[in-house]
Amino acid sequence: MPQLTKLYTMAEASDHNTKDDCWVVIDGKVYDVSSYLDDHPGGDDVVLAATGRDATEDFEDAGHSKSAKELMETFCIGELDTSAIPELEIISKKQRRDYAQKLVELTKQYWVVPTTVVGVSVVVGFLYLRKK
Ligand code: HEM
Repeated sequence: MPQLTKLYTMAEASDHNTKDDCWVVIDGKVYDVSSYLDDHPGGDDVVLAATGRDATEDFEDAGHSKSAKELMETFCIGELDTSAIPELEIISKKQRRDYAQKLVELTKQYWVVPTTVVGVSVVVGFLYLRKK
């Protein structure tokens, strides 16, 4: 039977950032290390500081042994849902377009107002001079 992998977004993983409830994201996988924090040879503070973001670089920089990596797999609870990331990019690109559109509209507005004022002044001035 195929094994279904549970997917978590980075936002979901970020919610688990305390001593009693601690998840880390390493190399696209999500690990619940809550039960291991007290036993971690590097201390609990370094692991807690690595929550809420991709901790792959920190984990690699610590130079973990093969046995540490094997132990790590026993804490794996799922994988990072990367489909949420491009979606965020699409939204931000759309938002950027919206801001550009608003800027164009504002520029148009600010052109229309002074141009109208100047136009009306010219017409009034012209009529006034003709009357004289
Ligand atoms: C599932 C997650 C983790 C497991 C199972 C784990 C396990 C271990 C183990 C067994 C060691 C002893 C040395 C070794 O055998 O390599 C160690 C050391 C260390 N770990 Fe982790 N670790 C994890 C996550 C992290 C994270 C996210 C950091 C973040 C920076 C980190 C930082 C360190 C450091 C700095 C040491 C070195 C301690 C020293 O040499 O004094 N570990 N870890």
